Amino acid sequence: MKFTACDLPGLIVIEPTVFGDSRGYFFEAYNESLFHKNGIDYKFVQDNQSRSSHGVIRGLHFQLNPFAQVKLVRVLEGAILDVAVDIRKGSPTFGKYFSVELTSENKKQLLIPAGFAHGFSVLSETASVLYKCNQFYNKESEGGIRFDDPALNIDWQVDLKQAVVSSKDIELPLLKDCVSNFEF
Ligand SMILES: Cc1cn([C@H]2C[C@H](O)[C@@H](COP(=O)(O)OP(=O)(O)O[C@H]3O[C@@H](C)C(=O)[C@@H](O)[C@H]3O)O2)c(=O)[nH]c1=O
Repeated sequence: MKFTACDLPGLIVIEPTVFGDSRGYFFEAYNESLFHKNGIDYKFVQDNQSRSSHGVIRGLHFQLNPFAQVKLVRVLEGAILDVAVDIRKGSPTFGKYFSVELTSENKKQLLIPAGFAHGFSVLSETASVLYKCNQFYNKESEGGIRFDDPALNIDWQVDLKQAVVSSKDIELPLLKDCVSNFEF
């Protein structure tokens, strides 16, 4: 298993060791001991799964304290562009984003600490996404930022004119209009 730190401190890309044979393949997606050795020592308490079709954009989402969440994201079927935006007030990389293609083929995972807004776009015909969270869902603590906030300038790698976005996400504020509430 390979753990790679990203340009935005706290984000880690994880690539498993895959054992292929005539039956197919096997890999460990999560190994508490190996994750702990690499500084990822959270207790994951909730697994979420969603399925979406091409051009869907979910995000950008986060939960505030005391329900701020660490997320460990991977793809079971298809391909997504996974995006994490640094919204830690005072961070030298505040407002910057990192994106990585997570696919069922490359089996990469992205570890996203609290203090990041998370979203993804679906690059394949459909995609099933699974993510572990270290804190429970709490509706009152939910926050979000517009996926097409010009200040973030995220390249979602899908046609934004045809993007499928939830009615909740289309109403989200710009980063500059919600930053004062942030507590992680
Ligand atoms: C996130 C979540 C939603 N729900 C419910 C609320 C709602 O009725 C329904 C769909 O919720 P949403 O529209 O918020 O689902 P979605 O837009 O897929 O939200 C998710 O987006 C990605 C990018 C994330 O990072 C996640 O943390 C989460 O915010 O599921 C739960 O019951 N538990 C949960 O943990």
